[in-house]
Amino acid sequence: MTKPKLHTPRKRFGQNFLQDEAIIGRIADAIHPQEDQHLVEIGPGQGALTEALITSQCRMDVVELDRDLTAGLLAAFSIYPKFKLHSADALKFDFASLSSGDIPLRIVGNLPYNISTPLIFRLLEFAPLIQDMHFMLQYEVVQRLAASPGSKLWGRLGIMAQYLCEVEHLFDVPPSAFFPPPKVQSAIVRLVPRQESPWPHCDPAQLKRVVQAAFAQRRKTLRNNLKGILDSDGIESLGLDPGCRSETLELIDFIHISNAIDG
Ligand SMILES: C[S@@+](CC[C@H](N)C(=O)[O-])C[C@H]1O[C@@H](n2cnc3c(N)ncnc32)[C@H](O)[C@@H]1O
Repeated sequence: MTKPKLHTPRKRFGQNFLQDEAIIGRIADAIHPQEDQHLVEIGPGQGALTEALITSQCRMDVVELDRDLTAGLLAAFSIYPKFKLHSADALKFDFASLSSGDIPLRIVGNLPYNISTPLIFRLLEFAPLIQDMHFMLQYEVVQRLAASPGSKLWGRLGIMAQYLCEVEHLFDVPPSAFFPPPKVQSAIVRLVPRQESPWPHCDPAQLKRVVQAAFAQRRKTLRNNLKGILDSDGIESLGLDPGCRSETLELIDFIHISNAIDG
């Protein structure tokens, strides 16, 4: 295991640094970077994951918010000609600016847990430019991403992620793999944007609005949550029960609702 270095981890930046070499190796194996690929790491921190990936000689852009980590990252990785550090907030970062035409982006990161959900929603906006994404996340967020209809965890995040990507829960990571250890269990997830969608066409922005409304109050019926968007007759015409709860609906049902509103 690598020893924690001198930087004092900052809670407000969600800094839990990976220190378990075996876990770092498993993540790198799952990503398996190649020299002709373009990786983008969010939150490189002290470079634990960066180091395991960049030795493949891939192009590697890293986006780090904490400027106190800049000097250490540059000292460690400037020797790699295809390494570039962006001192920026990943929530506002224009990932399209990194895209160079035919080489899709491979996004990776042990994400700061306090912003992981908005960050994933933001990255989903860039899905057409992305080959795949591998993230370390709070275990529950991975469960949400991979959730199935009928589950309490089925909602906005899982529906939008599964509409745009194939989602695979790879493996779990205990708190002891980090310094300092987080209070929660973690897991690694792989998201692969769909080249050919198995779903009927729909506008993702409209789908997102529908799902947001449908889950606004979980205990309410679909009819109540969709008030002002689609009335009971409209819901019934899609073969759905207006008295049901949104968590019982399949992804395809939300697509039909979205398209009914479009029409
Ligand atoms: C959980 S740590 C992971 C650090 C390192 N990758 C590791 O595995 O040891 C999260 C990292 O994201 C950085 N970070 C936090 N908020 C960020 C943001 N909005 N944009 C970019 N980086 C951010 C933190 O400073 C920290 O380095």
